[in-house]
Amino acid sequence: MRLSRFVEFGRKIIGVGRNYKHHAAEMKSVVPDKPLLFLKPPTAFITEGNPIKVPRGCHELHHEVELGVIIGRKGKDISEIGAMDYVGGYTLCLDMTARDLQEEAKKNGLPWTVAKGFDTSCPVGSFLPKEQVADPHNLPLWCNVNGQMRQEGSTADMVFRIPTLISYISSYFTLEPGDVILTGTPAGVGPVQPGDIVEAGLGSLIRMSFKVQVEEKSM
Ligand SMILES: O=C([O-])CC(=O)C(=O)O
Ligand SMILES: [Mg+2]
Repeated sequence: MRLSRFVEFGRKIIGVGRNYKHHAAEMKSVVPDKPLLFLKPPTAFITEGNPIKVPRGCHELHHEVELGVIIGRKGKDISEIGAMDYVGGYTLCLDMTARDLQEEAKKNGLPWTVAKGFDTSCPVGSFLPKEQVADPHNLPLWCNVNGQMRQEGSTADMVFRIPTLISYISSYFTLEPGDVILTGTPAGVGPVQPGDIVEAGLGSLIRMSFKVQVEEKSM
């Protein structure tokens, strides 16, 4: 199956939170004892050429650069041993997060749905077939804003690695071709403003850039 236009499948986006210990620490959180999951709707996806829009009521929008794992086969209750067979490929993602709305939700014990899932909250890069990625657990990740480096990390530092994530996630959600798992962000997250340019990279494999804009009311 060709997944090169995976965005158009309109599948699930499953986010994993606090999967890098330095990011968990900068959020004054601890690494959870099992993967912390959230969902974004498919309307969160944008590709290069489209702007990131600051959602209404958000005054602190953060970038989070992450490796995206793209599912290539349908599966449920997948074992860790066989999990990599379900990977179709990889991409680079920005898990854009309305940090102020998330903090408010956390304080009140409420879900992160709006903070994580608003329109344009998941900018993605090109599709990399898995054959082009020798070791997904050894990829440099970086993100800069207006040319200033903000995040530099490596997928080597993930707490829960890809097979564990696929196995755990598929025990609750049937995984389908075109679903994307956001594997968590390394440290260095921070705010962006309208007019900023957010640039991110996955080693030498993907480089992408997005402009930040205010959300305008559609008719
Ligand atoms: O919002 C957060 O801090 C959780 C998250 O997505 C991550 O760790 O990548
Ligand atoms: Mg994240």
